Amino acid sequence: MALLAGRTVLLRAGVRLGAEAATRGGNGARRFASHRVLVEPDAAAGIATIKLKNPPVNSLSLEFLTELIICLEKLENDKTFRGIILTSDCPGIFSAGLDLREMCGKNPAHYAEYWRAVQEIWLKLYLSNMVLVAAINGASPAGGCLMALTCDYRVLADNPRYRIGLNETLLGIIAPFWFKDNLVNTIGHRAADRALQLGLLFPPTEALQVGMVDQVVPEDQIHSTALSVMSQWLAIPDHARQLTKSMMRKATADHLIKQREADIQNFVSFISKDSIQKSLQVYLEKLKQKKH
Ligand SMILES: CCCCCC/C=C/CC(=O)SCCNC(=O)CCNC(=O)[C@H](O)C(C)(C)COP(=O)(O)OP(=O)(O)OC[C@H]1O[C@@H](n2cnc3c(N)ncnc32)[C@H](O)[C@@H]1OP(=O)(O)O
Repeated sequence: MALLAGRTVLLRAGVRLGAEAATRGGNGARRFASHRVLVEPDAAAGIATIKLKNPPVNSLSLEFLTELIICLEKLENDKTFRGIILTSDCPGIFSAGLDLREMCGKNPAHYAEYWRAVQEIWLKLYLSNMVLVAAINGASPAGGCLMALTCDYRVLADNPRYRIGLNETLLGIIAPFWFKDNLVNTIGHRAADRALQLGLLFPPTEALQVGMVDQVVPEDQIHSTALSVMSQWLAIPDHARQLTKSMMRKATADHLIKQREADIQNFVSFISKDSIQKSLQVYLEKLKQKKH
């Protein structure tokens, strides 16, 4: 995948991205943004804040995932940055998870391309050399929760509507083994067993209790808390922290890396089943009707 600043790029995945905008931030640092991924760099501190902006609910469409992957690659390769704060620009929503429309009524080639992008974003985030702090400022079901789980530290805003969890079973689908592995590594086997089977979405107090998040803070303190956590983590020498992170995460990532193609085939055959398509359509319809 190539990124040509200021031009439209055609990606291997076949997704056309608009021109990248570059402006100067308040501290003189270069601020860059794709359509849906805003990056606010603080070069002096070595921190970039990524704001997800795919309204209304930051659902992870193929295009959105592709923009995010490119953005992470850029930051990972830029020695200026040692830490990322991952947050949302959509009020009240961190991310609604995978875009259900990418998994409904499409062909097997599309499902395969989509799932490869989902795997890729997980691997990029989970194996990042940088410190990743999730500032979860909204609801965070399923794939939204997964993105947060890849981070080194999670701060959740204290609002009972901001529930977080892997609720796949409620949709009649099954969290793949690498979602499960990431959850088990975070909250332990027994809590993950219960949470996954019941598709639990935890409000802040329970999310903290079970260990899904590390801290719950008033909403107006979420960014300052993320910054202060980041400075603690950045005080550790990079090489020592990075090698330790890799030691802790490599086996889990390798589990997927070794069977990426089989995992894609499994997803495509599962999601193509008539019964699964029907469940997803019913779920989407329910979401749409909720307002009326
Ligand atoms: C072996 C293979 C196994 C397969 C594994 C696949 C794993 C999947 C993981 C996933 O991530 S699946 C997605 C799961 N996500 C959810 O269940 C969240 C669903 N959404 C919500 O609960 C709510 O939308 C919200 C996030 C709590 C926000 O609520 P709010 O009231 O603010 O907004 P809504 O009115 O509900 O939604 C606005 C608008 O967005 C559409 N929408 C919501 N979520 C999604 C989504 N995930 N994908 C696509 N579209 C979504 C919703 O339908 C509304 O659309 P309109 O009616 O405005 O057209």
